[in-house]
Amino acid sequence: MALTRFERFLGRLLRAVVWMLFAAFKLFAPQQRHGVSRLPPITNPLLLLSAMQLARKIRRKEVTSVEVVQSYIDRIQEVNPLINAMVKDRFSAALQEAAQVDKLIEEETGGEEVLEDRLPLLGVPITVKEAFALQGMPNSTGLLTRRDLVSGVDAPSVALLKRAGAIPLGVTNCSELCMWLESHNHLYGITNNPYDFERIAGGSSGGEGSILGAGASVIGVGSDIGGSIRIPCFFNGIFGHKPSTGIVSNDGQYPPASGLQMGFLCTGPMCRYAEDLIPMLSIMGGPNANKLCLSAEVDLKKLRFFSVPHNGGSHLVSPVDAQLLQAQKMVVRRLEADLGVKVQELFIPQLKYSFQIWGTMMASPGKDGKPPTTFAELMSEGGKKIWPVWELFKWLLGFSSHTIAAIGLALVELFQSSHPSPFVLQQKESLQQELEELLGTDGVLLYPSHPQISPKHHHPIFTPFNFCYTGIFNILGLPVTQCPLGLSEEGLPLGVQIVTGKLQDRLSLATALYLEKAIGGWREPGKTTAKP
Ligand SMILES: CCCCCCCC/C=C\CCCCCCCC(N)=O
Repeated sequence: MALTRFERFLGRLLRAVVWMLFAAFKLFAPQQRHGVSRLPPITNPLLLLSAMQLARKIRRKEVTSVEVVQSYIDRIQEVNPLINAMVKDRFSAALQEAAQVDKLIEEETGGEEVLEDRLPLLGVPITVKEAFALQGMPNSTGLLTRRDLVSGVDAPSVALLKRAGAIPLGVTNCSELCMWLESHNHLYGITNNPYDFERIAGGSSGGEGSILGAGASVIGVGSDIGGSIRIPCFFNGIFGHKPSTGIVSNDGQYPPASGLQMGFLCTGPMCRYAEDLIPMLSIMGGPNANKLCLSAEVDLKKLRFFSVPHNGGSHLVSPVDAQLLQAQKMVVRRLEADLGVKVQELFIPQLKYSFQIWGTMMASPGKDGKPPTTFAELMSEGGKKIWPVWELFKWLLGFSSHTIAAIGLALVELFQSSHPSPFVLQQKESLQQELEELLGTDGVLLYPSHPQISPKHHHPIFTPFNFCYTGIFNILGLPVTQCPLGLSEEGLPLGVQIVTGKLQDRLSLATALYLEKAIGGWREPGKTTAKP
């Protein structure tokens, strides 16, 4: 759909203003100094195996769990001072648990199959977003007033992974209250992108994205109500999956969703190797995972593929980067050449209203008529009630314990109408219907993960609506796999979202597995700057 002259003018004007504001902001923002500009290379081959490969080697006694856990601890100690991704570790407990695993394997008489069936992740290290309860670890979600809170139990998704034999190494940073696309808060500081420390790791599960991208973790747990799994996976060049709504329990994470938001929040896996996605999802989903028929074979040649290159040009959102458009086209060419399928390019006009749809639905009351908890209420938890305008004043003077993003969100909320616009609701309904009909049970849609490649630190403050490329699929409840597509000219990760119909997660997961083989998947930071 072509833009009007006025919309094009407005878009250009907005971009010029954003550029000037960002330049002014950078003058005053504190600079980080590391002395080193890239991550040390990975020299330990154990760090280059998938979780499934590691589990197999541990079961077969080709390597001990202690060796694997120690290898990851060494890598975390080497890279974390540069990326600030892990905010609290449990290394000595993890090593003790690994030693118990090795003992159990020594004593097991039932054979490898018994272990594989009962404990598919036995002895494999894992990392967890700090917003999830992990016994003995903090669960502040970046809120200073929650700094002393220590989890007594595990969140159900974490408990299922532990029950499958995974060994948590620690918890990772996130944005304040999990509601921003940069992982920054006043408790733990800011997380860096492992491909370029001056850039963001994404959010809200940015600590997970960064530690995985840096090769310092192999599998992790994230959550996503607007892109918080997919955005950090994209910026850090790894895989992630936002499952169909209602498959993985969201319990045990802070903040809990309320109102309609409960249906938009999804917990899911983040990982470096595509082959780990399905096993992780089957474990995290518990009995619900059966609804996804994840073990059914997928014949990619029989699927219908669609490619939507952009959201139709909303002036609130940046235009899609030319390198991302190219990468998506390259996927189309590979699918057509390798599988003999025809990928249909589409423009879906309702996508232009993605932000308005996300904002309206997020603010809507639940089925019980109760409005969702406000962001300002969440910010006030455990402390004094906060007043957004007063908090902004304090922030300007350097006295606020909240980030400007959180204060900005609380301010925006003040102006939010409690009466949803009928036009926006109608766009949402028609988009939902159109996509459900289009995708059915055999459709796969390619869509940019974000209009920009990982931006510089703090830049999202000036482009806050760009997350709507991911957020729209939370509202629609569709499963999405985030898939890396090599590196840009600047050596930064490229990627794409793979979207399917409800409960058809196995189709996007199978497509990601194929694209990993075809394009190469995760690339070690600092090693190559090759284009896809
Ligand atoms: C200081 C600037 C603040 C301006 C706020 C403008 C409003 C933008 C609205 C929402 C941004 C939410 C970003 C959500 C990112 C992902 C969240 C998630 N947990 O999945």
